[in-house]
Amino acid sequence: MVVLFEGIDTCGKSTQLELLKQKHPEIITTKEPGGTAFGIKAREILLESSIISKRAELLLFLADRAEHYEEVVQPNQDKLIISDRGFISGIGYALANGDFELDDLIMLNKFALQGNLPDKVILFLTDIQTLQERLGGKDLDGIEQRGLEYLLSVQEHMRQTVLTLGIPHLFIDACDSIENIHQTILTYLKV
Ligand SMILES: Nc1ncnc2c1ncn2[C@@H]1O[C@H](COP(=O)(O)OP(=O)(O)OP(=O)(O)O)[C@@H](O)[C@H]1O
Ligand SMILES: Cc1cn([C@H]2C[C@H](O)[C@@H](COP(=O)(O)O)O2)c(=O)[nH]c1=O
Repeated sequence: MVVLFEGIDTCGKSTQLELLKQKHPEIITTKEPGGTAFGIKAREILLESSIISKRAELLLFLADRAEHYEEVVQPNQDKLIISDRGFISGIGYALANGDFELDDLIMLNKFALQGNLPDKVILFLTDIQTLQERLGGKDLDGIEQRGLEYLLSVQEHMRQTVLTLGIPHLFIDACDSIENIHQTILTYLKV
């Protein structure tokens, strides 16, 4: 089973993935971008904000997704795989960047994933105050520097995309405590 942890920057995905991995080391945990050797290089380019063309940015995220699918997801289909981000981020951030149609983005992402969408999505939803506080506590990369309004619009596109595609999902209140969220995820995943 493939599960995506999704949500905008600082909503708590990595914290929860780490907690889950501690309790269940048998789970295959991975991330996009950065779950493969190619992805580590792509991530550096994507986050340093040197790409001017939003199409080039989209295509590099898609290349990373295709490589990640073949290298990490496909060989582990029989296990529980949880990825810190995936194609819901791919669509949410691209829609917030403008100039793209949802149908085109779905088609491109299905192409990258060889038609195999994840089984479940856990989407963390935050609010402006929490986002501001948590972003304030870190050095911002090129994408985070696009600002609060941009990130909240990504979040809404992600929410709408999950609903439009009808993927089994859990919406998480990212402002809840770390422990409460952990318990909610354990219950949802039945692990
Ligand atoms: N439920 C929570 N309550 C309070 N603080 C939290 C909670 N979850 C995470 N944090 C803190 O918020 C910050 C961001 O968390 P984390 O790195 O897990 O987010 P993320 O979604 O993986 O971020 P990014 O996508 O930017 O890598 C960290 O300092 C973390 O300790
Ligand atoms: C997969 C994917 C990611 N992004 C953005 C989202 C974040 O700002 C960064 C990744 O950094 P993180 O520390 O792993 O959260 O990349 C995107 O714009 N498009 C995508 O497809």
